[in-house]
Amino acid sequence: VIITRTAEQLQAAVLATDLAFSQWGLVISVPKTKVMVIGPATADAAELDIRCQGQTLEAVDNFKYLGSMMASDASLDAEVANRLKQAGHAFHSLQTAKFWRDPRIAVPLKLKVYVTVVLSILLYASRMESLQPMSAQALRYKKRKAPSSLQLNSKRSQSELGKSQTLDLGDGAKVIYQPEGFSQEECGALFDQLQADVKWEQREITVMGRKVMQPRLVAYMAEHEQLVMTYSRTTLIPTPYTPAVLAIKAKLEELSGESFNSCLLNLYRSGKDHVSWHSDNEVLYGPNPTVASASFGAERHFLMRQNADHTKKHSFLLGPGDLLVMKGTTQQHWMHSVPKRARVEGERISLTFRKVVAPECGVPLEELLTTSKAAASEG
Ligand SMILES: O=C(O)CCC(=O)C(=O)O
Ligand SMILES: [Fe+2]
Repeated sequence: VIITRTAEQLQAAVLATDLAFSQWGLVISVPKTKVMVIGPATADAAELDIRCQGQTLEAVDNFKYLGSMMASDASLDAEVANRLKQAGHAFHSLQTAKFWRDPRIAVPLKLKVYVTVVLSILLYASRMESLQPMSAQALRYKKRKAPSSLQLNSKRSQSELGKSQTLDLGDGAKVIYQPEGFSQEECGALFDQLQADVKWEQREITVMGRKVMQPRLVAYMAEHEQLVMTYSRTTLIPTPYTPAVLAIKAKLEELSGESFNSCLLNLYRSGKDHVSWHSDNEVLYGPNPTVASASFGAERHFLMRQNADHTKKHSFLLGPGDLLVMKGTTQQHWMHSVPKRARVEGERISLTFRKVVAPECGVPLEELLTTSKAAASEG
């Protein structure tokens, strides 16, 4: 590519290049060589008469260079549209081959293939800051349909991902915190899958005798449907784990060294959504339950305070891929919350994994189904 500021400079450079090439026995292919004016044009490309080997070079508005579309108005719209199309083809060809749905293929492998095959096409050599707002918008829109995102411009390799640290809160209460347990690519893909595949609901709960709508959306998944969970007089019947949730569960089991059989998911639609001070000390988890969480999407503060002394506090700013495990006596001695943040506009999704050890302490599923059937026939 020869880039110059004026037509005269371009003509001179073309001639010089042609001359230098010919000394090596190389010939510039005139039909394959194009001229393009880029940026706020003071000259019309069609009026330019740039010559090479006695012939006028063709002037164009778009040019595909190393697979990337260059446009004469310097916008990336054509390139973004082209990328979306190609990444879409890649995604759908695997869909047609039933790759995404094949239960024999492990989820982490599917994610790797997704990152390698689909994202690499979408994001090849892309940098967020070089995009016009409209193009960035188009890519973000795509992100909702097939998992992808421009935040996915991986800044760190797997080996550079956050190291975990353990915080001793005293009295047998411990917190493990691992920033960026998932890479940015993985976070983008997981966030999209969680947004799309999970049946998010806003539930009515009873707080101090008053019925209120929960200030966030929730969903509940578990190993089997008997693991019903009841809290604040709302009952959640579990649905099966989705692939994304299973992948996150595996990561948190590795970090905590424990196994979980259920997951409560939260979707904070904006900074207005929150969770008030509470501890996850339901009887069905038994004494000293471990609660392990993963965060995706917008950054939010996760606060902890000691029951006996509210001035004893900890604060974690949880961003995409951050993992946090509360263990030991934490639920006995500490409360936690995700407070409102007026300025946060983005959505955040958190998954909190737990182990139900005493399902009999929850409401048995049969009872629940008969009550709801009875209620339905009465109404
Ligand atoms: O969103 C979070 O990180 C915390 C949610 C939480 O405390 C809960 O679901 O019990
Ligand atoms: Fe909690």
